[in-house]
Amino acid sequence: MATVLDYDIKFLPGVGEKRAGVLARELGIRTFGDLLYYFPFRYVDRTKLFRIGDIGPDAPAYIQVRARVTGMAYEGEGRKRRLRVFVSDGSGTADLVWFSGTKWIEKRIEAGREYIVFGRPALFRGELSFVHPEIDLVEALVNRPGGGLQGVYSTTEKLSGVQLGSKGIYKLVCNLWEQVQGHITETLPPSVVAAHGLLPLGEALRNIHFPQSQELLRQAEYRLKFEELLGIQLAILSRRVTRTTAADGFFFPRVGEFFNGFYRTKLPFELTGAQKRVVKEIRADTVTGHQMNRLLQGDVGSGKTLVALMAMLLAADNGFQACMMVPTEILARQHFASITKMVEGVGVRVAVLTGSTKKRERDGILEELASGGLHILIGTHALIEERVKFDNLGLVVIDEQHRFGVEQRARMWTKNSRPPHVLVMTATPIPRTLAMTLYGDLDVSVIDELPPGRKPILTRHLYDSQRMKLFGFLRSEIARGRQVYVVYPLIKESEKMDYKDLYDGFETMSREFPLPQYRLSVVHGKLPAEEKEEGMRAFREGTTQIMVATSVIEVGVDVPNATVMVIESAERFGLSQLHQLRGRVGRGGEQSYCILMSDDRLSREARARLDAMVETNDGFRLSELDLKLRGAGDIGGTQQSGTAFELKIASLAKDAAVVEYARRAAEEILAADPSLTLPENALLARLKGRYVNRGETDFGMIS
Ligand SMILES: Nc1ncnc2c1ncn2[C@@H]1O[C@H](COP(=O)(O)OP(=O)(O)OP(=O)(O)O)[C@@H](O)[C@H]1O
Repeated sequence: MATVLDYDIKFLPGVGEKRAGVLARELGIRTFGDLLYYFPFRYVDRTKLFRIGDIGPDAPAYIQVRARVTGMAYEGEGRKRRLRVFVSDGSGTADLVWFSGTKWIEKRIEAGREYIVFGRPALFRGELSFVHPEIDLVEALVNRPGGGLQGVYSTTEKLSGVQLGSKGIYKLVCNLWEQVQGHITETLPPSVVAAHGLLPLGEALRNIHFPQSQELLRQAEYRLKFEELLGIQLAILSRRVTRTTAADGFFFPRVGEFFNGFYRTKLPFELTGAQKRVVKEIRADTVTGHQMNRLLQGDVGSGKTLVALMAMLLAADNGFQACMMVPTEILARQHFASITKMVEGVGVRVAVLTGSTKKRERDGILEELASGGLHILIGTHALIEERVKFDNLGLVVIDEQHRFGVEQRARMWTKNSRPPHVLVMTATPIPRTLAMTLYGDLDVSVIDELPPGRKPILTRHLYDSQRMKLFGFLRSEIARGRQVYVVYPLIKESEKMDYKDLYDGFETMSREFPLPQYRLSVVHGKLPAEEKEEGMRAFREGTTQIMVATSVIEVGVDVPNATVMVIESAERFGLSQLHQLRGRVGRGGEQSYCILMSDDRLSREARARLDAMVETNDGFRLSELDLKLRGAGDIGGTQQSGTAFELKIASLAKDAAVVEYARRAAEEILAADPSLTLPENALLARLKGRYVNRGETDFGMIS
């Protein structure tokens, strides 16, 4: 049944065709309901007035003053032309400055009247000014719906001459509220609202846009976050129920010649206790008759890939094919090279498929795959292309899953009528609440032990001025037969600047480490695949001693003889990336080093990151610190983007407690009514439904 919330946004007073287009394209707002659920991202306290004379350098970013206009003047020429309005509140004076829209302001402002001025104060040579502040006549503010806290909304870009600022959106929300306030129906059952002490929906929506007080705002946020997270948890947990009750998992009961051939004759070392435990867990999962959905978490270099290989051999022993999907081409080829070597003589057929595999070779691989002759296929997202058809895919291993989009992963499963077992590997430790949501109903295995004989990597932070010292150290390591990585940041693949750094660096390195004594490989994202592969191969085989690269080598490269990782402009990398890069060394028995190079002018945050790297090798501690330093928003941005769930208000990093409550509530609800068929749970079934479709594709449960 259509309600007022379904009305097209263009019919809202103050919107119209043009603005409706901008709202839809920029903010995804198409209906009244969309706007109602477009929440402010922060609030400013508009009850608090500052006195101009008291405003110093420590003032908050946005403030408001109540002041009388004493005069105005145009200044400057051309693009610098601006309107200055002079105001005073008795304690001091300030300038309000406009560079555009000046005619409109000039008409609105009357000398001698009192205004509330709201904006970002700037102090320049003791003079206070506000550039493009919001201004309202004092009388006009009396009728605001809120209790003084005003929402700040994300704004639109300028599109076809139309731009909506926070204030513009706020006004639209005011108009909207007039229209919808009597029409909001509760979306949670009364029992849930009561049991969790939640604000009714109408009250929550009113207070999220127009908070009557700090306390009501807090309650409104809680109610809306709880509902969102409850919906997600219901979807995830129902999926788990379906998965663990559906009897469509493949059976891998046999441990045969592939697994044993490798384990008994090819494995050059003992598995660590943790590796053995995980192999057992996987074996147990694959004989239950249910689909396995397991997350394998372990620090860099802890031996995850090896465990994955053993799982793939197990699949092959039972007549199934397995594939391993990795984020980069280099990594695919690297895994292919090392796996081929490890299983040499075992009789298992392995191939690699990436975007740049030549047609002839690709056709051959596809044919062998479809006929069932190929056991293991390693590749990038090229694996999910339509034409890649398996004969009987039994196991999918996904490396570093957050780099793949949900859609991409989902397409892997549609290759089968029955869902294959899934093993997801990640070296990035994930805080519990994040894991509970991002990885949904995965069971978690942890490799919490490094292979024996590893020496902790020594990390040093050097400034650019100490470069000669660095070169001396590299020469001595190379003289001892070791190899060295020098990595440059690549923030955006397309940025010319980044490549300039790399090429300048390569030139310097070639000068300092000349032929014939030294040989260098250079690898970056823009190189053709063969050249990349050639550079990697030469380094892997020890023909070159120095690898100059961008962060394309970040994940999974494995050259145990490399003992030094030099990270240039280290301040430009995030903590987890630095830790990943550092993990490229220390993979053999030799003492390894990580050298962080930076400028000596560092922001406080950058310094904290580099200090943390010097202090600890513990990935878990670093990831916790990363969460703190980057703040929740960023984690939300990067990690959530790869998930099925777009959160409107809750933050997985900040709202850990709410995630836990919602999880528990969902567990209780489903324990009593697993398929939400009871009449009193009809609203919950609908809430779950909002998340379930996207959620299902996430882990392939076909219900
Ligand atoms: N039990 C073990 N004993 C000794 N060496 C091992 C053991 N397990 C793995 N290794 C070796 O340690 C190195 C790292 O192993 P692997 O590549 O499997 O780790 P990973 O966890 O996948 O690493 P990353 O996340 O950094 O890619 C490899 O050279 C591998 O051969």
